[in-house]
Amino acid sequence: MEVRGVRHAYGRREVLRGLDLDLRPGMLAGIVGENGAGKSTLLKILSGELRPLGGTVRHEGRFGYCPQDVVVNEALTVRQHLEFFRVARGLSDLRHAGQVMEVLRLSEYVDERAGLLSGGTRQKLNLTLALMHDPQVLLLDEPYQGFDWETYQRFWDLAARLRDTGRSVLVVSHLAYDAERLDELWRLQGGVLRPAEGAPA
Ligand SMILES: Nc1ncnc2c1ncn2[C@@H]1O[C@H](COP(=O)(O)OP(=O)(O)OP(=O)(O)O)[C@@H](O)[C@H]1O
Repeated sequence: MEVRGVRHAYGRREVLRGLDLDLRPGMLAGIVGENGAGKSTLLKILSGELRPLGGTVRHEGRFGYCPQDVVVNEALTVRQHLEFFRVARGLSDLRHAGQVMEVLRLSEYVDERAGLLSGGTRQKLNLTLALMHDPQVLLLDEPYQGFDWETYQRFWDLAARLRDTGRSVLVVSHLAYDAERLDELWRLQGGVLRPAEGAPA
Protein backbone atom coordinates (compact mmCIF):
# COMPACT_ATOMS: atom_id res chain seq x y z
CA MET A 1 0.00 0.00 0.00
CA GLU A 2 1.35 3.38 -0.99
CA VAL A 3 -0.16 6.56 0.41
CA ARG A 4 0.99 9.94 -0.83
CA GLY A 5 0.06 13.44 0.24
CA VAL A 6 -3.31 12.54 1.76
CA ARG A 7 -5.22 15.57 3.04
CA HIS A 8 -8.55 15.73 4.78
CA ALA A 9 -10.63 18.30 6.64
CA TYR A 10 -14.06 18.46 8.20
CA GLY A 11 -15.25 21.96 7.38
CA ARG A 12 -12.37 24.19 8.43
CA ARG A 13 -10.86 21.60 10.77
CA GLU A 14 -7.82 20.18 8.99
CA VAL A 15 -7.18 16.64 10.19
CA LEU A 16 -4.66 15.19 7.71
CA ARG A 17 -2.10 17.49 6.10
CA GLY A 18 -0.23 15.70 3.36
CA LEU A 19 0.33 12.30 4.92
CA ASP A 20 2.61 9.64 3.38
CA LEU A 21 2.67 5.95 4.33
CA ASP A 22 4.17 2.77 2.87
CA LEU A 23 2.99 -0.65 3.97
CA ARG A 24 4.94 -3.58 2.55
CA PRO A 25 3.82 -7.21 2.44
CA GLY A 26 5.05 -9.01 5.56
CA MET A 27 5.02 -5.88 7.68
CA LEU A 28 3.39 -5.33 11.08
CA ALA A 29 3.07 -1.62 11.73
CA GLY A 30 1.45 0.56 14.34
CA ILE A 31 0.13 4.10 14.44
CA VAL A 32 -0.42 5.85 17.75
CA GLY A 33 -2.02 9.23 18.29
CA GLU A 34 -4.05 11.09 20.82
CA ASN A 35 -7.84 11.17 20.81
CA GLY A 36 -8.93 13.25 17.85
CA ALA A 37 -5.54 13.05 16.07
CA GLY A 38 -7.23 11.66 12.96
CA LYS A 39 -6.52 7.91 13.23
CA SER A 40 -10.03 6.75 12.38
CA THR A 41 -10.23 9.31 9.58
CA LEU A 42 -7.01 7.91 8.12
CA LEU A 43 -8.24 4.30 8.31
CA LYS A 44 -11.55 5.23 6.68
CA ILE A 45 -9.60 6.82 3.83
CA LEU A 46 -7.24 3.82 3.50
CA SER A 47 -10.20 1.40 3.43
CA GLY A 48 -12.02 3.48 0.80
CA GLU A 49 -14.92 4.35 3.10
CA LEU A 50 -14.05 8.04 2.96
CA ARG A 51 -12.71 9.97 -0.01
CA PRO A 52 -9.82 12.31 0.92
CA LEU A 53 -9.78 15.94 -0.19
CA GLY A 54 -6.36 15.34 -1.74
CA GLY A 55 -3.63 12.77 -2.25
CA THR A 56 -3.54 9.18 -3.46
CA VAL A 57 -3.94 5.71 -1.94
CA ARG A 58 -2.64 2.81 -4.05
CA HIS A 59 -2.95 -0.81 -3.02
CA GLU A 60 -3.17 -4.35 -4.30
CA GLY A 61 -5.13 -7.28 -2.97
CA ARG A 62 -7.99 -7.84 -0.57
CA PHE A 63 -8.64 -5.57 2.36
CA GLY A 64 -9.76 -6.39 5.86
CA TYR A 65 -10.98 -3.36 7.80
CA CYS A 66 -11.90 -3.70 11.46
CA PRO A 67 -13.64 -0.46 12.42
CA GLN A 68 -13.60 0.95 15.91
CA ASP A 69 -17.37 0.64 16.19
CA VAL A 70 -18.47 -2.95 16.50
CA VAL A 71 -20.61 -3.83 13.48
CA VAL A 72 -22.79 -6.59 14.85
CA ASN A 73 -26.55 -7.12 14.89
CA GLU A 74 -27.68 -7.90 18.42
CA ALA A 75 -30.49 -10.24 17.33
CA LEU A 76 -28.23 -12.59 15.33
CA THR A 77 -26.03 -15.35 16.71
CA VAL A 78 -22.30 -15.54 16.06
CA ARG A 79 -22.96 -18.35 13.57
CA GLN A 80 -25.56 -16.27 11.71
CA HIS A 81 -23.08 -13.38 11.44
CA LEU A 82 -20.47 -15.70 9.98
CA GLU A 83 -22.94 -17.10 7.46
CA PHE A 84 -24.18 -13.65 6.46
CA PHE A 85 -20.62 -12.39 5.86
CA ARG A 86 -19.61 -15.63 4.14
CA VAL A 87 -22.36 -15.17 1.55
CA ALA A 88 -21.75 -11.40 1.24
CA ARG A 89 -18.05 -12.04 0.54
CA GLY A 90 -18.65 -15.01 -1.74
CA LEU A 91 -16.58 -17.42 0.38
CA SER A 92 -17.01 -21.14 -0.10
CA ASP A 93 -16.27 -22.03 3.53
CA LEU A 94 -15.53 -20.66 6.99
CA ARG A 95 -12.13 -22.28 7.33
CA HIS A 96 -10.23 -19.08 7.96
CA ALA A 97 -12.91 -17.68 10.29
CA GLY A 98 -12.66 -20.91 12.29
CA GLN A 99 -8.91 -20.48 12.72
CA VAL A 100 -9.27 -16.89 13.93
CA MET A 101 -12.05 -17.92 16.33
CA GLU A 102 -9.89 -20.71 17.75
CA VAL A 103 -7.01 -18.31 18.40
CA LEU A 104 -9.30 -15.73 20.03
CA ARG A 105 -11.31 -18.39 21.92
CA LEU A 106 -14.59 -17.31 20.29
CA SER A 107 -15.67 -20.76 19.05
CA GLU A 108 -17.52 -21.64 22.25
CA TYR A 109 -19.92 -18.70 21.71
CA VAL A 110 -20.94 -19.69 18.19
CA ASP A 111 -24.64 -20.19 19.05
CA GLU A 112 -24.89 -17.15 21.34
CA ARG A 113 -26.81 -14.08 20.23
CA ALA A 114 -24.52 -11.07 19.77
CA GLY A 115 -26.70 -8.97 22.08
CA LEU A 116 -25.82 -11.29 24.97
CA LEU A 117 -22.06 -11.23 24.43
CA SER A 118 -19.71 -9.20 26.63
CA GLY A 119 -18.01 -6.17 25.06
CA GLY A 120 -14.69 -7.97 24.63
CA THR A 121 -16.37 -11.04 23.08
CA ARG A 122 -18.25 -8.81 20.63
CA GLN A 123 -14.94 -7.30 19.65
CA LYS A 124 -13.62 -10.82 18.97
CA LEU A 125 -16.54 -11.27 16.56
CA ASN A 126 -15.86 -7.86 15.01
CA LEU A 127 -12.24 -8.87 14.40
CA THR A 128 -13.19 -12.31 13.06
CA LEU A 129 -15.57 -10.71 10.54
CA ALA A 130 -12.75 -8.42 9.35
CA LEU A 131 -10.28 -11.31 8.92
CA MET A 132 -12.47 -14.18 7.70
CA HIS A 133 -11.73 -13.64 3.98
CA ASP A 134 -7.97 -13.86 4.64
CA PRO A 135 -7.17 -10.30 3.50
CA GLN A 136 -3.72 -9.29 2.27
CA VAL A 137 -3.91 -5.85 3.87
CA LEU A 138 -5.37 -5.60 7.39
CA LEU A 139 -6.43 -2.23 8.77
CA LEU A 140 -7.32 -2.58 12.44
CA ASP A 141 -8.76 0.34 14.44
CA GLU A 142 -8.29 -0.23 18.20
CA PRO A 143 -8.65 -3.99 17.57
CA TYR A 144 -8.08 -5.15 21.15
CA GLN A 145 -10.47 -2.81 22.96
CA GLY A 146 -12.09 -4.72 25.81
CA PHE A 147 -9.73 -7.71 25.52
CA ASP A 148 -8.41 -9.32 28.69
CA TRP A 149 -4.65 -9.80 29.00
CA GLU A 150 -4.57 -13.33 27.60
CA THR A 151 -6.70 -12.39 24.60
CA TYR A 152 -4.53 -9.31 24.06
CA GLN A 153 -1.46 -11.58 23.87
CA ARG A 154 -3.27 -13.95 21.53
CA PHE A 155 -4.23 -11.03 19.30
CA TRP A 156 -0.55 -10.07 18.91
CA ASP A 157 0.44 -13.69 18.22
CA LEU A 158 -2.20 -13.75 15.47
CA ALA A 159 -1.01 -10.41 14.05
CA ALA A 160 2.59 -11.68 14.00
CA ARG A 161 1.53 -14.92 12.32
CA LEU A 162 -0.32 -13.00 9.61
CA ARG A 163 2.74 -10.81 9.09
CA ASP A 164 4.94 -13.89 8.83
CA THR A 165 2.71 -15.26 6.04
CA GLY A 166 3.18 -12.08 4.01
CA ARG A 167 0.19 -9.98 5.05
CA SER A 168 0.47 -6.25 5.74
CA VAL A 169 -0.97 -5.48 9.16
CA LEU A 170 -1.62 -1.94 10.39
CA VAL A 171 -2.80 -1.50 13.99
CA VAL A 172 -4.05 1.88 15.14
CA SER A 173 -4.45 2.83 18.80
CA HIS A 174 -4.48 5.78 21.16
CA LEU A 175 -2.34 3.70 23.52
CA ALA A 176 1.39 3.43 23.03
CA TYR A 177 2.22 -0.25 22.93
CA ASP A 178 5.30 -2.40 23.04
CA ALA A 179 7.36 -1.18 20.12
CA GLU A 180 9.26 -4.50 19.95
CA ARG A 181 6.17 -6.24 18.61
CA LEU A 182 6.19 -4.00 15.54
CA ASP A 183 8.34 -3.56 12.46
CA GLU A 184 7.44 0.14 12.38
CA LEU A 185 5.71 2.50 14.78
CA TRP A 186 4.52 5.94 13.75
CA ARG A 187 2.85 8.77 15.63
CA LEU A 188 0.03 10.69 13.98
CA GLN A 189 0.44 14.26 15.09
CA GLY A 190 -0.32 17.55 13.39
CA GLY A 191 -1.87 15.67 10.48
CA VAL A 192 1.28 13.77 9.44
CA LEU A 193 3.12 10.59 10.47
CA ARG A 194 6.49 10.64 12.19
CA PRO A 195 8.53 7.77 13.63
CA ALA A 196 7.37 7.31 17.21
CA GLU A 197 9.78 7.34 20.11
CA GLY A 198 10.98 3.88 20.99
CA ALA A 199 10.32 2.66 17.45
CA PRO A 200 12.62 -0.06 16.12
CA ALA A 201 15.39 1.15 13.82
N1 LIG B 1 -17.79 13.13 10.48
C1 LIG B 1 -17.13 14.13 11.09
N2 LIG B 1 -17.55 15.40 11.01
C2 LIG B 1 -16.87 16.40 11.60
N3 LIG B 1 -15.75 16.23 12.32
C3 LIG B 1 -15.28 14.99 12.44
C4 LIG B 1 -15.94 13.86 11.84
N4 LIG B 1 -15.23 12.74 12.13
C5 LIG B 1 -14.18 13.15 12.88
N5 LIG B 1 -14.20 14.49 13.07
C6 LIG B 1 -13.19 15.28 13.80
O1 LIG B 1 -11.94 15.03 13.20
C7 LIG B 1 -10.91 14.90 14.19
C8 LIG B 1 -10.25 13.53 14.04
O2 LIG B 1 -11.19 12.50 14.38
P1 LIG B 1 -10.83 10.95 14.34
O3 LIG B 1 -12.04 10.21 14.77
O4 LIG B 1 -10.24 10.63 13.01
O5 LIG B 1 -9.67 10.87 15.45
P2 LIG B 1 -9.06 9.62 16.21
O6 LIG B 1 -7.59 9.85 16.24
O7 LIG B 1 -9.53 8.36 15.59
O8 LIG B 1 -9.67 9.80 17.66
P3 LIG B 1 -10.01 8.71 18.83
O9 LIG B 1 -8.71 8.22 19.37
O10 LIG B 1 -10.76 9.54 19.82
O11 LIG B 1 -10.86 7.64 18.19
C9 LIG B 1 -11.60 15.12 15.51
O12 LIG B 1 -11.39 16.47 15.87
C10 LIG B 1 -13.07 14.86 15.24
O13 LIG B 1 -13.88 15.62 16.08
